Amino acid sequence: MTVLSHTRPESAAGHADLPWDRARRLAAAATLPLVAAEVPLSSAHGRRLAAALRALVALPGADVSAMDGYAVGGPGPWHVVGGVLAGGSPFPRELGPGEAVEIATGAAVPAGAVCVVPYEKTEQAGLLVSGHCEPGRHIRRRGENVSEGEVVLTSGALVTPAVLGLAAGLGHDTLWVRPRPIVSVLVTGDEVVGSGVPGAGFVRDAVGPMLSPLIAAADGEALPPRRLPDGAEVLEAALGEPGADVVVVCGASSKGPADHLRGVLGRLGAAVLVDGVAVRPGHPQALARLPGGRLVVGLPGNPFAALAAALTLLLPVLRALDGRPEPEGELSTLAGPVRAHPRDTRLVPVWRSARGAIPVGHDQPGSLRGAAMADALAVVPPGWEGGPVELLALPAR
Ligand SMILES: Nc1nc2c(c(=O)[nH]1)N[C@H]1C(S)=C(S)[C@@H](COP(=O)(O)OP(=O)(O)OC[C@H]3O[C@@H](n4cnc5c(N)ncnc54)[C@H](O)[C@@H]3O)O[C@H]1N2
Ligand code: MOO
Repeated sequence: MTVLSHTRPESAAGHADLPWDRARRLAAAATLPLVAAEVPLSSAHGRRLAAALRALVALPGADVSAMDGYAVGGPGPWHVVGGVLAGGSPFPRELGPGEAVEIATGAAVPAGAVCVVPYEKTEQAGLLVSGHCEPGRHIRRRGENVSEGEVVLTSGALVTPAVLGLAAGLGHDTLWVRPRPIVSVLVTGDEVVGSGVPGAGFVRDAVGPMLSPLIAAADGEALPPRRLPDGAEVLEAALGEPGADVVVVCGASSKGPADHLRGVLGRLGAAVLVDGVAVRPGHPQALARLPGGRLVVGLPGNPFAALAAALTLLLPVLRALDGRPEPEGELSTLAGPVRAHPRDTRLVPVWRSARGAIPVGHDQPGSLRGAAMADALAVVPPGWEGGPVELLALPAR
């Protein structure tokens, strides 16, 4: 619900909106990572490692053949004196000069073998084999890919399908990972409807459908958005409900005496970390910590302002809960006219191209039209007069 206020940028409480970058840094530092859990490999996909991944075995675990053929001792021709298969018994003694052992890919190469000659590079006459042996050729040495105890991935790495395969190959059955932060989304406003074409005086909820995938793209798990009517009591009750690490409240974000979100946060004894940001759009955003530790992110009701605020406060909070550092800022020139604001940072929808970031327009706070055409928001600092700007990627899915 909008609260009429003529006090921007200085609020009724007498404080100025925070500079945008400071607000983002406060959000990134607002919480410790969630407590890690040890889960089976099958449950770890898509999570972040909470501890370095170490090799429990060397890879390969022994000197093994890289080809099907003959492991040979010294220069040829060689007498075939046995055979070894992957998973079978190793050859029981050292291979002497002039001796060969028929060998399968992956089988342990006998001691004394100088190289492996693939079948197709040999000539065979009964048990006599000849061919050219290049010392060391086609033998994968123990630990040549990974040595035992080596750290192959550091804490914070995303567990991809390849990481699961690597972890299994290195002998792991479980991994220590961070749980997905659970995010509850409360969409407030008597005028907001959840489906269909809105009647006169109503608007269709544009924020709930946007936030769930945005949160998923940031490794969070969004509970189904809940629509709440305007009113302090219902908001207070919803904020007090357990089950989420972060509660996002959309709407009711403006400052002032009739502001439900701030009033409710005060009654709940929350510590307010961010109370208004010098950014356009999205200035009435807020971040607070409830006494139990749960974080509350307040997003403005205007949908593009809500998206800009989510990128400013919500995504850094989700990264912090996941134990991930803030990403390196991507810089780009702007390939189109953009006017800076004298005091506020502007977040401008752009499309990244070889020429630079092209402003796509349609960037009014109440409309997602520009953001839907864009793949990033350009961060245009107050008083900017040209030069590269930071880009905040808009998750594609
Ligand atoms: N006197 C002042 N008035 C306003 C100021 C100000 O500084 N002084 N700031 C403006 C800005 S900027 C914003 S943003 C809004 C924020 O207000 P609220 O967070 O309380 O949001 P509402 O008033 O409920 O809604 C604003 C606007 O967005 C529409 N809306 C709300 N929720 C949704 C939704 N889920 N999906 C689509 N559209 C939504 C709502 O109908 C309003 O049109 O305050 C300004 N006013
Ligand atoms: O947050 Mo408002 O413009 O900045 O929509």
